[in-house]
Amino acid sequence: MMPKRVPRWRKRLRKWWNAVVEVARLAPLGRRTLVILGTFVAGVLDLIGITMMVPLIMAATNLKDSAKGSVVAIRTALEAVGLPFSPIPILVLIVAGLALKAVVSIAVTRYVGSVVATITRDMRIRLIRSLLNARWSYFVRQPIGRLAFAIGPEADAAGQCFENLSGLLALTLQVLLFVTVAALLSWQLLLIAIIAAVVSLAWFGRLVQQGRNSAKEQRRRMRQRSAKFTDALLGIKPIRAMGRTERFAQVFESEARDAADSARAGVLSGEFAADLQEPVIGALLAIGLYVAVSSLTLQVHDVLIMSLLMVKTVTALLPMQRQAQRFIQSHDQYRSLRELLRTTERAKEESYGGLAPRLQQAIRFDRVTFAYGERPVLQALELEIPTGSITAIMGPSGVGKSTIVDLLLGLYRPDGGAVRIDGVDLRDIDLTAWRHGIGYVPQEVLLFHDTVRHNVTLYEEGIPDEAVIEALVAAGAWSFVAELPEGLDTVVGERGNRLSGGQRQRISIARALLHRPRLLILDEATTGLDPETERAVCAQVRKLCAEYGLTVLAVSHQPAWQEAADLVYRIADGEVAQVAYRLPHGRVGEAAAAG
Ligand SMILES: Nc1ncnc2c1ncn2[C@@H]1O[C@H](COP(=O)(O)OP(=O)(O)OP(=O)(O)O)[C@@H](O)[C@H]1O
Repeated sequence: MMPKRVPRWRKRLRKWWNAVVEVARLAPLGRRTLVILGTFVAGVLDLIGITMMVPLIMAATNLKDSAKGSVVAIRTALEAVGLPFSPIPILVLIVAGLALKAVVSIAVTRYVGSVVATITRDMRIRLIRSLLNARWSYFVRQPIGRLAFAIGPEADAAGQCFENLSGLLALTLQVLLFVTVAALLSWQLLLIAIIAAVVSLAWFGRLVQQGRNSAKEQRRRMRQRSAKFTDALLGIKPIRAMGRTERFAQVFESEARDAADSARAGVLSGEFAADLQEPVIGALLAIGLYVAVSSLTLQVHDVLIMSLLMVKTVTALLPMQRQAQRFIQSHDQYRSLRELLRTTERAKEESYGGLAPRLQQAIRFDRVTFAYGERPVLQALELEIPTGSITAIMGPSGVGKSTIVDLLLGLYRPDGGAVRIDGVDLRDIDLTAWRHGIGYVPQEVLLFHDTVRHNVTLYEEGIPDEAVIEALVAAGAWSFVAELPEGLDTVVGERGNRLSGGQRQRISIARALLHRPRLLILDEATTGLDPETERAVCAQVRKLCAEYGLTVLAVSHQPAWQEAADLVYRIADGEVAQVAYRLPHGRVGEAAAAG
């Protein structure tokens, strides 16, 4: 049997409905109900305000044609509470109704505002947490600008889609209430109103869709641009140093022009549709009203109410459509963020075992094989890092030295073989506890735009200044920090740019030493230091090895580390090619790698 084709309008309707349900569910059921209820009450109060206008005119002009419909109901209600059917009590009621409506509307707006803030905050927290817990291989593939865009404007938009939906709901309820009352007065008019709505939807739907598509495209480009721009700003120094700023400016300029063009086109098509809609619907309803008045027997006050309702309905339709457009646009942004969240949460780092890490003997790479996708890097690598000593790893660029470090940090898992800590596979060890015992200094140091203290403590509270200074002394950094105008409280500038490269590295080493790690990993960490400072850092690290059994793994080409190391591995073609070791009497022995 042929599968039944679903008509386009049904597909669209379903899409709309799904978006509405999805966004409504962002708030808990209780909050949702309150928002709907408040909106409904405000709508009813608004309606009462309008219908009271007619009795007001009746009472003020002493019109006798008031024996039917809404007027009778209001007169009876007034008389029931002992008030005369005269302008003053009616005016008081109108003002009271308006005031009550304002109170309810303000309460709903405030409530929606707090729901929006909560949604945005929760999305942000979820995204940040999931990014921090994501697999390293996933994280390094994400452009920083894209993530910044998601945590910033996209999270805001995600919250706004709830706000837009509530606005849309308020307007829709208002229109529905007006139409219902109009229908009670004359079903013929309701029929005309429905025809007007269908015609308008069909007529303007295409233009609105065009506007939406262009807005979608704009946002997609904005995400890309934001990612590109952030990356360019992060790497601006060589661009400026080599005089390539003009070329860069041109690229961004042409993108900015494209963006402006598509934004203009989007606004034009959307606004054109929206602006035309008001007179068209107005004309249709006016014809309907004319027919109702001329060919049906309607009371004067009913005609008055219907005219008022018509004006209110027509003026509500335009904001309703704008709100709907805003809702769909912010929903698109929400979807993009949700997609990122979903993939990031799916890319959660695999949980390791729960064994407490112990490092008393050695770390062993036991026939470790590793590839990035199809690209093999390590092949049955065998190496041992004894505790309480300095091990250096050397080798040509791209041979896999940083990969060895990443495997040791548990950022990647070996494809074959195992990394063993005192004989226990790292996969069976509690990874967070293992990392807590590591001091890590990367090749590229990026400091935070904050004080020296916070850069060393990484915002951990309750660390005494003495401990921070001790770590700075050990890293050979105290000499220059003490000279800074505000010492530990000196702000180091954006990414630490108020310090020299070597000074940044020393702060980064102090950060790694602060918690007295059991394993210190230095990945080309001292290349920016002058030979004298580097030797001083090596000597300090040696002292720490001797004093409290610190284990050190240094990836370095620097002679200072080769001299300081107890064991030097030279890596080539994914395996250990040569081992050099310090003999007890200080001389160096060498051996070709086994196997
Ligand atoms: N995330 C990654 N995805 C794909 N390939 C990668 C990734 N990281 C590194 N590589 C590749 O793996 C190989 C080893 O990289 P690695 O950074 O470990 O080398 P290295 O010896 O530390 O180099 P260098 O001395 O230049 O820092 C390189 O050829 C590199 O191109």
